[in-house]
Amino acid sequence: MTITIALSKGRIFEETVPLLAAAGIVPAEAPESSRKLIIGTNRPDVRLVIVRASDVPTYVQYGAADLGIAGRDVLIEHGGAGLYQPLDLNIAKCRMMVAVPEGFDYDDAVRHGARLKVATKYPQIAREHFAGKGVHVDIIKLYGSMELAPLVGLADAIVDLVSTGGTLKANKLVAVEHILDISSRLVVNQAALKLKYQAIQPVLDAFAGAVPA
Ligand SMILES: Nc1ncnc2c1ncn2[C@@H]1O[C@H](COP(=O)(O)OP(=O)(O)OP(=O)(O)O)[C@@H](O)[C@H]1O
Ligand SMILES: O=P(O)(O)OC[C@H]1O[C@H](OP(=O)(O)OP(=O)(O)O)[C@H](O)[C@@H]1O
Repeated sequence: MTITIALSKGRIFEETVPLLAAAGIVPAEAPESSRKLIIGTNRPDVRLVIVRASDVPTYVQYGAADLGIAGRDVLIEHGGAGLYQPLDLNIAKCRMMVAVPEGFDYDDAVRHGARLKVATKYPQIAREHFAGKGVHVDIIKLYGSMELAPLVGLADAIVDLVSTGGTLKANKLVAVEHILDISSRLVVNQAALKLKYQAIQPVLDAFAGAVPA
């Protein structure tokens, strides 16, 4: 019985390598240096598929992968249908924040009921956050480089991920609200968990035992 695990390149792959090792799984090659999208492992019954971070839940939802690792941000935007989410892996940690240009009086704009233009890759999270505060917003969907939007007049504010704060600082933006703490979670196809329980459960247990503090 083969287990297929969906991972994205970059930080999630790098931070998942030690978790895989705890389950006795060693990738045959690194996705950064290979153009292959299906990567074998030292275990003939385990393979990795390399997909965009935001596509991981979709592959697992439809059973094209049995397991996957995805950020809480991505999972909220996806909605989580068909996914069992047994474990917070405590990797790829960052914060979902509202940020504005230095000098922009955000509190004043909110207090006076201004209609804010908000650029983000995370419309679901942004919409819910501002609805909860009763702030009227126009959401502008972007796919990256959100920090640019307020600098060129596309938006008043952004909703984006912040880790070190270096990207905000480099673009003269400041964080004004913390929306959510983000980390990555293990997601499992609900049908696969039943049908392949004997193969999948030991991997889940090994991951659970190796979650970083
Ligand atoms: N600066 C960061 N520090 C720590 N974790 C982060 C950071 N930025 C993003 N993440 C987390 O890592 C996950 C993967 O991010 P990554 O940058 O690899 O993909 P992406 O570029 O956001 O996705 P896509 O390729 O679909 O556009 C995100 O969903 C988020 O949970
Ligand atoms: O606070 P910092 O440590 O500067 O990290 C924040 C940056 O990290 C993420 O981008 P990422 O590195 O994933 O780049 P990408 O969205 O272009 O892939 C996020 O979208 C921010 O731009």
